[in-house]
Amino acid sequence: MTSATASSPATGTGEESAPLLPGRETWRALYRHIRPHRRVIALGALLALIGSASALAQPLAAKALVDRLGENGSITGILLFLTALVVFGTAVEAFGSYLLERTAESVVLAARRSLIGRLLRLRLPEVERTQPGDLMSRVTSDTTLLRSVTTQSVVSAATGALSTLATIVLMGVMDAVLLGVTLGVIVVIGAAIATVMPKIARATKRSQEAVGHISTVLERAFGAFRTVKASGAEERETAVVEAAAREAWRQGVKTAKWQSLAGASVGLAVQMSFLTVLGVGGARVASGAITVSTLVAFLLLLFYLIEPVSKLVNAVAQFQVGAAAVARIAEAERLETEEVKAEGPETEGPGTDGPAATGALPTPATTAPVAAAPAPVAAPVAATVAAPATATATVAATGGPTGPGPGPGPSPASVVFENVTFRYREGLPYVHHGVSFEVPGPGMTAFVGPSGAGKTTVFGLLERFYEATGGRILVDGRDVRDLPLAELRAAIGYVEQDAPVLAGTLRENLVFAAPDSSDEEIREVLARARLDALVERLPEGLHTPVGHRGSTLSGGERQRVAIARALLRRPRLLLLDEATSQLDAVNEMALRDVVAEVSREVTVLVVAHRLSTVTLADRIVVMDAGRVRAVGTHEELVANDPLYGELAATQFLAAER
Ligand SMILES: Nc1ncnc2c1ncn2[C@@H]1O[C@H](COP(=O)(O)OP(=O)(O)OP(=O)(O)O)[C@@H](O)[C@H]1O
Repeated sequence: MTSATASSPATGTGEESAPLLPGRETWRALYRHIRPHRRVIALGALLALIGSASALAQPLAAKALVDRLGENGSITGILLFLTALVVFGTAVEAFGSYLLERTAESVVLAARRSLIGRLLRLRLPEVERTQPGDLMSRVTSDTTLLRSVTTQSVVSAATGALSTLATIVLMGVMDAVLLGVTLGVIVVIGAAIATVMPKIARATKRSQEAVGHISTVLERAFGAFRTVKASGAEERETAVVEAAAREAWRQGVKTAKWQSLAGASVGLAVQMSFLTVLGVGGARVASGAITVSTLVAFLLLLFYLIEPVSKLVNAVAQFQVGAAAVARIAEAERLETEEVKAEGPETEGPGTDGPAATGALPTPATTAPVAAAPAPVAAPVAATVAAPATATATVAATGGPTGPGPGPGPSPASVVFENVTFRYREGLPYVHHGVSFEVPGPGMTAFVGPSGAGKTTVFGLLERFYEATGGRILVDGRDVRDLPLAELRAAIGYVEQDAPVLAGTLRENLVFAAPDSSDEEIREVLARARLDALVERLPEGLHTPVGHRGSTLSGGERQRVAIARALLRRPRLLLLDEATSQLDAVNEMALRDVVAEVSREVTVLVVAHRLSTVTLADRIVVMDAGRVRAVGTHEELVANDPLYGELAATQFLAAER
């Protein structure tokens, strides 16, 4: 988000623009889009040719008709034939053009599907490097630029080249010298056109970047709409969007300028050739080298050349526009994605669900009892504090505990961090400097520590949103890197600190992580999360839309929806990033009871900001500056760890250092 603010309103695009692909790569990238449709495109081209051929036959038929009239013969037959020819020609052309337009839409759809299939699988660090609004504009706007380049201009280029070649051959047959003169002039002006072409690609790319920037700024503004208003930033944000829109206009006008210049140059080339041929041809007629009729025929051919050459030049200009689009699409395609399911077709429609969404909870092949887990490298202070809750450790081994929802649930997960080091990106400081702790399941483990200590990062690493730089993270004794992502995440319920709620109905939000939940399960979870009263109050109950990012819900309600959503997933490991101040006292107490209850059967990790949560925990991990400085119960830590004592004294609130 912040980098968008840094972008310059003057240019409209703050991000540095990646270069266009080299010509051959552009062609290859374009061809990749065309390849699956090459037969249909060839058929479209053939139909276009047949259409033009039948149009050419019309004057011949008309001539026959006039001749027949002169001979006083019957014209009915020819009239019928002429009518049939017109209808046939038009129908063939219309069908050919429909085929091409349809294929063009298919090319756009395929490009969009392939991008969409990647975007939601992008790795988190990649998304953090980019602007979501700009990525969206690549899916919506850039792909549309592929529409004409991949079909119409390919056909134009092919038919234009064919006709040009045929005309040139004919010209050569008539007089090689005049052809040489013509080609000389055309080459000079063609070279001028060639220098203009890359400018079209550059201007188009800048224009598309500006369009991307419009989406970025709007996305940013709508994402924090209240803040924008409260900060009185409407005008400033509008100015930034307007600047980007103006930049898109400026670049669009530039493209138009270069395109019309190229188009006009075709006419100029022919006119100049005409004059030159007239001069040279006149001299050749005078010297007797060629006849007058040859010169006239040559000049006619020269004018005939305008159309196919224009087609060619337009096709090349379109290719430049396509080059800008494929460069931006290729940039998005280069972003790293998470591993895709082995059996997965790229995208099989909007409803494709990962195994995580099937509602079936994966049970680990072996539920490693904590005792069997490798001994962690203890942090210096942690070693001095007795690890509590060893009694609960055996629960994991007994098997058969029930999940938070109805029916039997799978066993709780165990978590081990072994000397984990981590930084968000190369060049950034380390956030974890060898974090080690061991959490047997079930039970509640609270993470406390000053702001920025690296607590939330523990959750990000467990979900494998990021890969640890060093050390090992084990879930159920297995390295998370060896677990299929979908399996790992299916076992985890995650409640983020800002409890995101998505646009849609309340029900859609609740079942987001477990789409197959039954009404009974939903009802039960609603009651546990103290949301039943809210549902009764809402006009359409569970089917009430909650607005963009759940803006029609209160902060506390959003928090409870997020918790209910995580519980419906029936996780074996619940990650709860406690909000600092969202819930009122009554709801807070109620939810604390729910979490405590859940933690009897499930491994619960809480980034805790409230003393009341911490006192319920079976064990507390105290983090400071990317290290675990102590592990213990509340009483043990109050007695042994000064930082904890200090935090506890301030109720953990405002724990800034
Ligand atoms: N996506 C990210 N990219 C780069 N740096 C990050 C990112 N997320 C967090 N950080 C940095 O990593 C450090 C640890 O962040 P983390 O969110 O784990 O802290 P925390 O202990 O949970 O803090 P808090 O109690 O305030 O939520 C912070 O200095 C933060 O600025």
